[in-house]
Amino acid sequence: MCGITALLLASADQSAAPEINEALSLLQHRGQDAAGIVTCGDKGRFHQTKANGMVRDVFDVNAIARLQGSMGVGHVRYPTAGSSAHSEAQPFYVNSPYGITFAHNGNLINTDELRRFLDADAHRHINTDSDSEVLLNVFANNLQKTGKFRINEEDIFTAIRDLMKQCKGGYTCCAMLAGFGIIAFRDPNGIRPLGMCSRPSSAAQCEQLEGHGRDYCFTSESVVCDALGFEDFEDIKAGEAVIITKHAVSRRILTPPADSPDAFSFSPDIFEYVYFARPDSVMDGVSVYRSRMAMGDKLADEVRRQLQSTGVNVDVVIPVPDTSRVAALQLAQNLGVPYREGFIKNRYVGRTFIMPGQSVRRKNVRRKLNAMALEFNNKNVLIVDDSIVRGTTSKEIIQMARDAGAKKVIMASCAPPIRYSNVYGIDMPSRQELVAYGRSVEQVAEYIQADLVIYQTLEDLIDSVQQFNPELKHFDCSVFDGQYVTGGVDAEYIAHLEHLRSENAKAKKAAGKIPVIAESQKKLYASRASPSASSVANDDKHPSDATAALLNGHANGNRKRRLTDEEVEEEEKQQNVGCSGPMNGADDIGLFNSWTR
Ligand SMILES: O=P(O)(O)OC[C@H]1O[C@H](OP(=O)(O)OP(=O)(O)O)[C@H](O)[C@@H]1O
Ligand SMILES: NC(=O)CC[C@H](N)C(=O)O
Repeated sequence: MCGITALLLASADQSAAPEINEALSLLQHRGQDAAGIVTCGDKGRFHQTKANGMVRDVFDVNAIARLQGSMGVGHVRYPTAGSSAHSEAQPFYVNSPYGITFAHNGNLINTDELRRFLDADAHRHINTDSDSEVLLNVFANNLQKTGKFRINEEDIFTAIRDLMKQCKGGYTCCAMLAGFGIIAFRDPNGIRPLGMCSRPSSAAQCEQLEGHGRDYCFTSESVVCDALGFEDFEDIKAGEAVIITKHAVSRRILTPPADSPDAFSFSPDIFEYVYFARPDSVMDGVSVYRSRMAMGDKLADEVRRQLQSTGVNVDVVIPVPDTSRVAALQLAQNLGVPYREGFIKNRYVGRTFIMPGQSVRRKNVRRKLNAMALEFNNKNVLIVDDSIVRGTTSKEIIQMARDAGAKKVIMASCAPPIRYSNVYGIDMPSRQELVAYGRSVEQVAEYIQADLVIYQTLEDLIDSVQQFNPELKHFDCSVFDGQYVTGGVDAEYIAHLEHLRSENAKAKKAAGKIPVIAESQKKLYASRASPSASSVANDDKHPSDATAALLNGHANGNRKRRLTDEEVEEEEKQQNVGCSGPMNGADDIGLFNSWTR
């Protein structure tokens, strides 16, 4: 689940990059793999910085200063297609028919078909395995069809309408057209979230501003609006596109009307409320915090029922920080059982679920959480989590609870069993990875070594969200019920995804254990690392200390392990010439992610 944002400031004298950087750090929980910003400065020139790593690692004061211009696009990435390679960090760029940069949250399900079309019919070169690069090129190709030297809003709406007919899956996108403005659109089912907000320009008192005189922001979550002093947050509707220039705001729903037989059902992903979104965000009219409280209330009823029928009593309710806290507190209050923060979280370790690779995720659960023996010893504990996906977290923490002296460990999940692949922007393409796939609830309990596992029902989960906005008639609940709102996801497609996943895993394994750096590559990296090689035209970030340490043979165990686990960097050295367009040719070397340091 990536985070996307775009900003257009009314005053050409103000710089967008500092606030885009701030917005990305507010969206960091949506993607920890890579971050990027592209701004548009004088003469319509783009400036970019993007690399693997957390926002704080990718952007420093100098990088932000180099990102000139009063509008820009930003992205934090959690990969679902392609690899974790830094060449797939976003925003992407194409230089034809116009300068376009593009940030995407979601996942396409007909990427192969689109890729063939772009190659054979549109003659556009796609340089990575990212579905987002494909999406950008479909957009660019549709704009090219106008054949115009300069386009207008109508042309852009037409291009996006066509794109919505061609592209299937979950997608919200922010784009920027050089010298023109920013654009956002949301897929016809509204699976992924996106909103917009505005504020009067702070430059309005001292300058005579042309146009509307307001600053505009697109963002995956409303928390950005609150924190950056914007107002009037509004969700972009399913199938809607919004174009903002210095002079005008134009909006258009591009899909067939609700009463037409071809209408799409508006089906936001319910997993945003369960796990992905920040609790202080409001999505499609529903406070994520309130929905999680309701999940706790509903789960309390289910827990009470199951405890009664099994004759087990619990002494304490303990959340798995962070996401489950809100629901767990509510659940404890409902049951009249003490709530204790038995697991303390290391605040410097990121979200484990969105880390790439199972071994990294497993190690980081232990790094992230520590059990306080006092709260577990000699007690029947009810541990509450927002979801049990691969079972990585539950298995580790149940063992920790037992090591800390718990008598009985009962695990409760605010979400129902996850038994189906996600194809719309969460990295769970393969059912075999899911602990509840092919297992009964009792077998899950046995696998994660719990005395009892209690799941929320799907009906209760839906009700927890829907009660706050009855206009939300449908949700994408595919990971729970295997119903895919876009159609086009059948057994054959899932088998194809699973095959790809296992081929990727094999390829990674075969890529070797020790990272080998050719002499020519060492020279290349060394020259890029030297301050004199600083490429201002490209505005790319330069290799980190971690890179230098690796080159000098000083890489610590973790860094080596990261390289071995992911094998991304080796792939980079073999093949990377960046993504579409010339801007990426000398891109940064994203050799590390911050949680491995
Ligand atoms: O069954 P699993 O595959 O382990 O996935 C589920 C776990 O992953 C998430 O934690 P995460 O550390 O990502 O985020 P959080 O700190 O925001 O709760 C989630 O909150 C669950 O604890
Ligand atoms: N989680 C996402 O939104 C991922 C976006 C895109 N599919 C990628 O892999 O980069």
